[in-house]
Amino acid sequence: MTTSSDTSAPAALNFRSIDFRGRRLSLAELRGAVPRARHQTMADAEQKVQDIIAAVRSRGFSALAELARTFDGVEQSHPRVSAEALTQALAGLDPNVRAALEESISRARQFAERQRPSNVDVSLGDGAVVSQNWIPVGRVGLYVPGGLAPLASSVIMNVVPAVAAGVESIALASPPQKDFGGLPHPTILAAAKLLGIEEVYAIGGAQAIVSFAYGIPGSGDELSIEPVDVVTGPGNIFVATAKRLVKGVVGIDSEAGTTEIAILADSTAQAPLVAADLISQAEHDPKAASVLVTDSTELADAVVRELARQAAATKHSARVLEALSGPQSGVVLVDDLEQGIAVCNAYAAEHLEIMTADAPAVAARIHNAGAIFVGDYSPVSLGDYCAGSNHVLPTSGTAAFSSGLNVTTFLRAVQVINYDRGALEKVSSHIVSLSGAEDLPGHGDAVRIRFE
Ligand SMILES: NC(=O)c1ccc[n+]([C@@H]2O[C@H](COP(=O)([O-])OP(=O)(O)OC[C@H]3O[C@@H](n4cnc5c(N)ncnc54)[C@H](O)[C@@H]3O)[C@@H](O)[C@H]2O)c1
Ligand SMILES: N[C@H](CO)Cc1c[nH]c[nH+]1
Ligand SMILES: [Zn+2]
Repeated sequence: MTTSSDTSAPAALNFRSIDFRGRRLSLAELRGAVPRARHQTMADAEQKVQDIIAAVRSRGFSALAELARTFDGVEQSHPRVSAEALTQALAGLDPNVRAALEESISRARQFAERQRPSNVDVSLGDGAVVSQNWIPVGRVGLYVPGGLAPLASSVIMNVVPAVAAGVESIALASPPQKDFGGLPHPTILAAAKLLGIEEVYAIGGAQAIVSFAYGIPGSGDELSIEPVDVVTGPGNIFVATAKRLVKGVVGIDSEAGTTEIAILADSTAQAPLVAADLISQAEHDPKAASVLVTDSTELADAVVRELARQAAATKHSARVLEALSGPQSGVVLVDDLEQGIAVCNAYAAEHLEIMTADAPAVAARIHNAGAIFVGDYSPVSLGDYCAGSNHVLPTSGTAAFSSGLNVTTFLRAVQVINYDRGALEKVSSHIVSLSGAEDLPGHGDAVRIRFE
């Protein structure tokens, strides 16, 4: 884990420009406005993750120990974190960080508790009732990243909605840290303890997702890991790929992979704020995407100047410059806000900030984004920590069809059918007709027999 300033020499900023002005663009061209390395990089990661799945499924804890040695540089006998380690982590927590975690928890809880959908009972005639009941899954596995940075706030984002949904069994995993005796980062352990989570594992990356999805049998003194119903949480490309590969064995939230920010801004936006927000998310990962969409060349030029100035001075300068200079980042110049909105909807960013005149009106026209941040005083950093919203969000364009983590991620809608004799008799001839039309007469007979 990188905790001090990056030491490698920062590369020069190369924030490229994509000029869409004066062009009529197809949806495919709009979608490809900013290339995502999705297919190539995913294919590479997929092979590695397949190997990890095979190793963990066949050799269980011994494979986990090998992977911890290879990827995390730690020797591990068993990944379960003791109750004592959790208690000690909370006792040693900085009081300011504790106060911040508590504020974040309180806001996340208030929002999550209001998200639970209501059950419905509908009468479709005398004695004919159908209902839809929202029922929590039984057991979940939550992932908290800890490679480049220890994301203690992700403990909150995972745990709070799971608890609000009523999940009874919650397990959490985060990478073992060389500097902390092979345990997950102490702030992550403290956040887990603060939220009452007792089952915590020092497992990182794809192997954590696989351990939760399939479970790991224990033998002798070894504690087993029971399989879960749903795995959630953010992570790097290996975590996101593992979630995609185990989907179907378990439910997942979304492909909450490498961070992305897009900002739709016009000439009224303030370049220093735009640059700071682009850098705030570039800081997560050298592969993070930071994209500015604007109809103002003056703003674009000012933002590039600000990026160079701020990126050179920030702690993780090398990582930030690499992310800003990658093909996944840059400025898209558009004719007007109309085209800008089309680009943003096609791109479907994880985070989309709107910094325009009348930002709420522009935000109302966005239908593809993991989360939308409206105006100068709603930066992504607010949502990352303390807005009350969830920061575990879909990436790689998957925001077009999937949602950020929320209470319904942990619920299933179960429909209940309760008809009495008279109500069934009323529709029995229709059932018989439809079963005949489908050449499934046994279905009709199952109704007819009740009235013979
Ligand atoms: N979309 C979201 O909601 C969201 C939220 C927060 C963070 N993120 C993203 O989460 C990611 C966190 O990544 P991270 O790396 O810092 O931590 P991480 O915990 O996701 O990954 C660290 C683990 O990756 C594994 N790993 C590292 N190199 C590997 C290799 N070559 N092959 C196989 N496995 C390997 C190791 O097991 C290690 O423990 C960032 O990309 C960040 O942008 C996304
Ligand atoms: N921006 C991240 C979501 O992509 C969440 C996060 C956690 N800590 C800081 N930021
Ligand atoms: Zn962040």
